[in-house]
Amino acid sequence: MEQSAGDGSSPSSSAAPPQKRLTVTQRDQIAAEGRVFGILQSLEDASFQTQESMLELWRDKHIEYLTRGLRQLGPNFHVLDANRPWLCYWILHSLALLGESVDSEMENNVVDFLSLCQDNEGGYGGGPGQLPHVASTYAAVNSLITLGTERALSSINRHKIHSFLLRMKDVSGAFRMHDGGEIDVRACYTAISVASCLNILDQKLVEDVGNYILSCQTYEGGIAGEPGSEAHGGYTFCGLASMVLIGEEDKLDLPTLIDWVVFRQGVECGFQGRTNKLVDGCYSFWQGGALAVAQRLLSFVDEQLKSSFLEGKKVAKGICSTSSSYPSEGDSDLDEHPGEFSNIGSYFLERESGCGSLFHSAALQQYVLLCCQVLEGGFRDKPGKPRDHYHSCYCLSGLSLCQYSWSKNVNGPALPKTVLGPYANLLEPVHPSTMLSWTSTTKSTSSSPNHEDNYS
Ligand SMILES: CC(C)=CCC/C(C)=C/CC/C(C)=C/COP(=O)(O)OP(=O)(O)O
Ligand SMILES: [Zn+2]
Repeated sequence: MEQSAGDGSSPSSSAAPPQKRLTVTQRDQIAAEGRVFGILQSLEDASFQTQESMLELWRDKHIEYLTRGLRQLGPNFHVLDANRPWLCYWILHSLALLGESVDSEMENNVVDFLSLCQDNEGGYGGGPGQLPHVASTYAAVNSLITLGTERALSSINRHKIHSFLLRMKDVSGAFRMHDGGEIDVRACYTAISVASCLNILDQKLVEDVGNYILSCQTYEGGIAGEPGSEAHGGYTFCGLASMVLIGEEDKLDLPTLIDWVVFRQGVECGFQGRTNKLVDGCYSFWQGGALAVAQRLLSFVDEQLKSSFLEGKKVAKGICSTSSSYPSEGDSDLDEHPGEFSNIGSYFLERESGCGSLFHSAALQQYVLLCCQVLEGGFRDKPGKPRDHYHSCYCLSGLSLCQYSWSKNVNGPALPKTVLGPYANLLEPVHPSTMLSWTSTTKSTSSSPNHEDNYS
């Protein structure tokens, strides 16, 4: 509880006056009583200063908690044995959002450890010697890109990852998680995003994956893990981001998807993962991220609304009886740039946001700071649950999205009034590699998988 607002690690921290803080019990009590929404309204009133102190981001405590987690990684670290590349990713990404880098010893340990997880035939397993897995590969590759050093990047065998991903490709066009493993939208996203990041995305990998994802969009508007299942925020982000990366986002029913996600933000201010379930801090990113992507797709949304309106009129007049409102395939970015999969992610990132935040970003920041933040460091799903690195990563990612949600460009600055609490709460923007798993670092230094380069 000794952390001061003026810790010098963040913008304008020196200006923060000493303020009264709530105890953990007081904060949990407020959250449990569902008074967060009331607090939000009271931001307008005279007691704003006191409220603001409750909304402080405990930066140093989070860094301490995260760094300790990373230090524990290594060949003898057996907790969550098949999850270690994920632990690397959650921690490194969280630290990057907090503007914190790791020292070279730690960096070398992570690179060495992930190299031990890399399979001889391509891809990364959940630990040394384990079966290569598409999700572990995503976590390992994103960790190494987050480190961003020559040593980290050159440890990735792009050619072999390409063969591994092709091996994971199913006849349906979707991907499976590992040899003989499950096929779902998560596998499709992790495969497509890794391929996009490493600039190895090609027609063979893309073939029919969009149709599989499309078959997972449900009557509610969100996307399910597999055809016939229930729409879920995690899969909705994965499905939408994948579609953007292959240039087929306009095939989804975007107005219904946005409607579904927007209504997942509850009176508690956080997002739920699916209809009638409890809110949870991690959906700040999965649902908030889907809306942050959708913010840049408003031209397609307009088109789809116009054509469904016109179609509605035709149906009303008995002219047309089909219900499809999708534009024809000929409209997609892919047809305009045949074979240029490598540029699709960057085209998307150049798109300006067509509006402000599509969700209540101040409310979401309140939920994350007040209900998910653990004062000893780290974040949790909700009050009463323990902190963990997964929730720390996605709560911080969601918080950052909120802070930049009114910026027009991906690299645009955060407006001070959109940062809830002290301005020292400002995080680094969520890197495009997490938003869409595309990064300018790898793009600019790597070439196609058929060419010899630093990435083997
Ligand atoms: C890149 C990558 C690996 C993405 C993963 C995306 C993700 C979070 C998928 C959600 C999986 C799921 C059905 C959780 C439901 O858990 P639950 O029933 O415990 O939670 P709920 O009650 O909130 O639905
Ligand atoms: Zn969660």
